Amino acid sequence: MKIRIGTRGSKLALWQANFVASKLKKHFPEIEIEIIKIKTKGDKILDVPLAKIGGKGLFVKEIEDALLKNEIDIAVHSLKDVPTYFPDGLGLTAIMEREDPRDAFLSVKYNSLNELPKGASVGTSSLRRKVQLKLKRSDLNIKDLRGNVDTRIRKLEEGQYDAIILAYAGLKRLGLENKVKQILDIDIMLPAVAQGFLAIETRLEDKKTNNIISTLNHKESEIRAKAERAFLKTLEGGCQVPLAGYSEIKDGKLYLTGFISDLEAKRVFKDKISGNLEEAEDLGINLAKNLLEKGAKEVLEELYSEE
Ligand SMILES: NCc1[nH]cc(CCC(=O)O)c1CC(=O)O
Repeated sequence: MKIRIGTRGSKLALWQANFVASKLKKHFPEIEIEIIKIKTKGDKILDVPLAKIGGKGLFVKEIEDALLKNEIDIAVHSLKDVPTYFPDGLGLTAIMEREDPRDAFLSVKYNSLNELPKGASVGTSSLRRKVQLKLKRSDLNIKDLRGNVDTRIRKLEEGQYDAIILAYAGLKRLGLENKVKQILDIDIMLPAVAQGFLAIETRLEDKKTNNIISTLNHKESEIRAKAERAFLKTLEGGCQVPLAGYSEIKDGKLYLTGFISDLEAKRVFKDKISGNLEEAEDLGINLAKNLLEKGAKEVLEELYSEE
């Protein structure tokens, strides 16, 4: 049997595809594996903040098309980039064990966010990171920054920014932890929904492949991803919204925190919910509804009407 893995061509995406390939080779040595690189819209448009390009699934659509056309058998994604709706016939067959979900602070000169001088420039294009930075340090000059991980670090080291914020998970996978000056606390920088999870998408009718791929599923991670993505789905959030959602399992219970704000970080809504693991999806839905009732509804309507 052969499994064709579809992936974006970035260093991080290839690392992730190879990571899945090595797990498969270890558990199923008889399987032949091929890695097929696919360029997505998100890889082609590099100079525009994602929030301005619009649309969902910028890093995913072309890979899903390849699955549907039977050009690949599985797609390895960062779950953070995967929309909550799937084309007919496709779905997630495995959520792998979560990597550290926190964001990382990188700087050449400064050791922490607090150490940055007044008015220092920080690079990020994520609205979620922008508003949470503003809440902590309203004096900072937050500037757009796009490109893959290497490009962003190069721009920092060239002196275009005093600091940048990146997902710690991606840096760890690429062996770039040594570039990190501070890992930001969940309390000040709530992670993106599903940050740190790898997910594997397949054709739902492909039982043979799915039997193999489902062995890579990590149950706790699946439950956490389910809660966070139900939260996201209820809010119909995309990159145009400063939105964060993060779950944890402690002593057999699921704890979920959600965050939504306007672009100015003036109307900020944050709330928590907890319950049993079996209720993961309902917890996500209910937390979203609570935030909407508190006033996030108006903020979302304004953000969507600006598109
Ligand atoms: N937005 C792009 C993206 N999608 C997934 C990761 C890596 C972390 C992960 O797997 O969640 C990154 C880079 C980043 O945000 O710094």
